[in-house]
Amino acid sequence: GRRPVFLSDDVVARLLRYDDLIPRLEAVLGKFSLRDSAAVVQPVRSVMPVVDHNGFLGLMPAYVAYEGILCAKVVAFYSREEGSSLPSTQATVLLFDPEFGNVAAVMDGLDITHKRTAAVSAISAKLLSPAQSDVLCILGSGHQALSHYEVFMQLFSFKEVRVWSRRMEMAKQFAASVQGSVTVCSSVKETVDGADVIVTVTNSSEPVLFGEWVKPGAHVAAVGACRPNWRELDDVLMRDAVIYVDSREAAAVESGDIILSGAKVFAEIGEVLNGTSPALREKTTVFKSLGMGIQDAICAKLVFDKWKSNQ
Ligand SMILES: NC(=O)C1=CN([C@@H]2O[C@H](COP(=O)(O)OP(=O)(O)OC[C@H]3O[C@@H](n4cnc5c(N)ncnc54)[C@H](O)[C@@H]3O)[C@@H](O)[C@H]2O)C=CC1
Ligand SMILES: O=C(O)C1=NCCCC1
Repeated sequence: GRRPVFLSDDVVARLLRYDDLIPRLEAVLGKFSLRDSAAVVQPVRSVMPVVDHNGFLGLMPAYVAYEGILCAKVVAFYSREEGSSLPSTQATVLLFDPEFGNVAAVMDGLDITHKRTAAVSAISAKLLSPAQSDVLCILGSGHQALSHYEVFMQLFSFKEVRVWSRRMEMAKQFAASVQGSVTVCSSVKETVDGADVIVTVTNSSEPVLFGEWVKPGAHVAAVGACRPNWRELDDVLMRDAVIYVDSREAAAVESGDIILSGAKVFAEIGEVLNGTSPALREKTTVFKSLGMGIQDAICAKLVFDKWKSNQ
């Protein structure tokens, strides 16, 4: 048997759990930040425009040598009209046998993308949010909003959760779809007023979150705006906050919030995990997330190993 298995999104979703994922993501982010190519190899993804359809196709290879994982995710992401029923992101993950180079498993990559992104934001909040964090805000109400809500509810004890979406009925739908209590707000300013942790998970290419509205000392996990000319955060926030990223190389070529504001990157989250850079949680902090192939690789191996052990 060299024939790859195919694992559909529902199978992946059943097997992938945040409590398994988070310690492994912390480990791989730390290893990545050591820039030890004997342990981890991960180039910045290559992204190709799909001009006719207002989208992009990204190729995200990674070799996590210390875990024996060879993996590549192919991810398509599109700017959709508000209210479009078409998905904005689609992803497929290929898990290879690193010795032979054959594909051992092909997995739907959507649940992996939702969960690992949210888990990494939660790791940033563990490290950088104010010691006493009572109010969580989520800007956007799509797939990432939901996975972020789930993992933040699992890991933290916020007293209040607020959500904003450009179309208020979408925010209401989001609030109705989750178990806990969520306050629906009608403006971003109102949503983030006095908030301790703010998650931005929109498809916007213009700033939605402005520094003048953000409480000093708050932590922002900024997940959207993954193109060099797209923004979610304004210049004031980028200037006033201490900026953390997942990968310095990726931030320098992909993050409009960093490139266009001229903000300086203070540290990678992996450097904080390694203890080589401090977690300045008393300051206003932004974690600019772009997503990394190593994160998908860790998920794919976890899922495949669990799937095999159930056979
Ligand atoms: N950093 C990372 O690792 C990853 C980042 N992403 C990015 O996260 C963002 C959210 O992804 P999903 O939740 O999967 O998308 P989605 O399509 O499920 O939800 C997008 C949300 O953005 C809102 N939105 C769209 N245009 C907007 C605008 N101009 N202003 C304000 N809100 C707007 C929509 O109403 C919706 O609530 C996207 O930008 C995506 O590319 C996605 C995967 C990984
Ligand atoms: O890391 C990912 O996966 C993605 N990042 C930004 C765009 C959508 C997918």
